[in-house]
Formats: sequence, structure tokens, C-alpha cells
Amino acid sequence: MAGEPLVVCTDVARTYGKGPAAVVAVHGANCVIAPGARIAVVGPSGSGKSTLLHLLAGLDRPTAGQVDHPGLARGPMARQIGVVFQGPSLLPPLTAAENVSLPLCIDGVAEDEATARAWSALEDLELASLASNLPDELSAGQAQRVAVARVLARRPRLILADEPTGQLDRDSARHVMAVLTAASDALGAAVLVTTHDARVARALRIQWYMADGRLVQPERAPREGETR
Ligand SMILES: Nc1ncnc2c1ncn2[C@@H]1O[C@H](COP(=O)(O)OP(=O)(O)OP(=O)(O)O)[C@@H](O)[C@H]1O
Repeated sequence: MAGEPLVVCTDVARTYGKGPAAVVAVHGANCVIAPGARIAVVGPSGSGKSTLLHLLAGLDRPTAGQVDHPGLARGPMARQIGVVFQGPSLLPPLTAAENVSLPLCIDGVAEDEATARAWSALEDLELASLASNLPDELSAGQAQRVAVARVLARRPRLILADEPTGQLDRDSARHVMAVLTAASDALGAAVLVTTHDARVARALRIQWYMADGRLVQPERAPREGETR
């Protein structure tokens, strides 16, 4: 298990609807996510990035082909795969800190430790001063960064982030990407980020492209000293 790919996609397709109204959002995708890999999936709106990310996360089932997670331990995938969703995902009645600590408590982490990990993740994202705010007291960009903190606090082995910089200005986007790559270093986690912004994609070593549901992975020779 250790060292095995976290995700293997084989001829994966996802079609929404049936008959003449059917939309093929992902066509025959083949890809592998190795432990510790850092991948950007770049493509325009509607190209199938979110659909692919949900399939990789096991949140959606392909209509053809197969998605396997050979490198994950048996047990709940949610503890090993952290997903940053594209839209609003914070629980409205809970503060930012409570939104980050709740999944840890559900995982069985003691309340004191869950609170400490939540604060630490919020500090990493420069959100400590907003920890007591409710989601409707946050800007869209701040809420998006709380959602990133919530995933990082859980220390997953695979982080799948759907346009995590979509609501952010350039400096905040750069900061979030730096935090994600630092977390990947610290946790040894693989990171896959979808984005329509080529500048955001350049923060990650591997770039895959989506166009009209087709996943393209350009070949590139590794630079000296690169292992993944
Ligand atoms: N639940 C759904 N039912 C029907 N069609 C859908 C559904 N979700 C997505 N689609 C369609 O599938 C295609 C791919 O959508 P998807 O959201 O995966 O693209 P995306 O690249 O993530 O777009 P964006 O960058 O705008 O989020 C689009 O044509 C979209 O309209």
C-alpha cells in the first residue's frame, strides 16, 4: 500500500443525463496520482475539471471506466482525502474555528487538540483574527480560505481543491498556493488543484489540461534532482 498511487483512473467517463440531452463531462480519462505529487488541472469553465475532481475523490461514480485508490488505507476515505469545494461549504451556524475543528471531532480527535489544530490551520492562512466570525461575516475569499484550513487541519494524504483561488486576489491566491505546497511538504500529501488560471497552475510541478472533457497530460522530462 505505502508508495502505491493514491488514485488510478482507467478510461474514466462521466455523462450527465440521457439521450439527446446527455452531456459527456469527462471522456476516457487515464491518470495516476502518486503520493506527494503536486498537480494543477487547468482548463476553461465547463471543461470538466470539477467533475473529474469529484470522481477522483470518490464523491461521484464514473459512468464508464474505473477509479481506484490503491495507496489509501482501508477505512473511511474522507479521513484520507480532503476536498476543498468550489462553492460555499461552511456550516452557517458555526464560527470559522468551529467549522475547522468539527470534522476533527467527528474523526475522534479530542476537543482540545481539535481546537488547537483548527487555530494553527487558521493562523497558517492568516485568518486567526476572524476565527470567531460566522460564515456570513466573512468575505467569499475569506470563507474559501477557511475551507482550505478545514481540509489542512485534518492532515489528509490527498488534497483535492476545486478552484481554491477562484475568489481571491493575486496575492491571496499566491499565499493559498504557498500554504498548500507547504502542507504537502509537511504532511507528505499529494495535492491536486483545479484552476482556469495558468499563473496559479505554475505554482505546482505538474500541469494537466482539460478541454471539452478530455484530460491531456503533456510529457515532460524530469529536471535534475526531481523525484516526482
Ligand atoms: N449535475 C450536472 N448535470 C448536468 N450537466 C452538468 C452537471 N454538472 C456539470 N455539468 C456539465 O458538465 C460539463 C463540465 O462541468 P464541470 O463543472 O465539470 O466543468 P468545470 O471545468 O469544473 O467548470 P467551472 O470551471 O466553470 O467550474 C459542463 O458542460 C456542465 O454544464
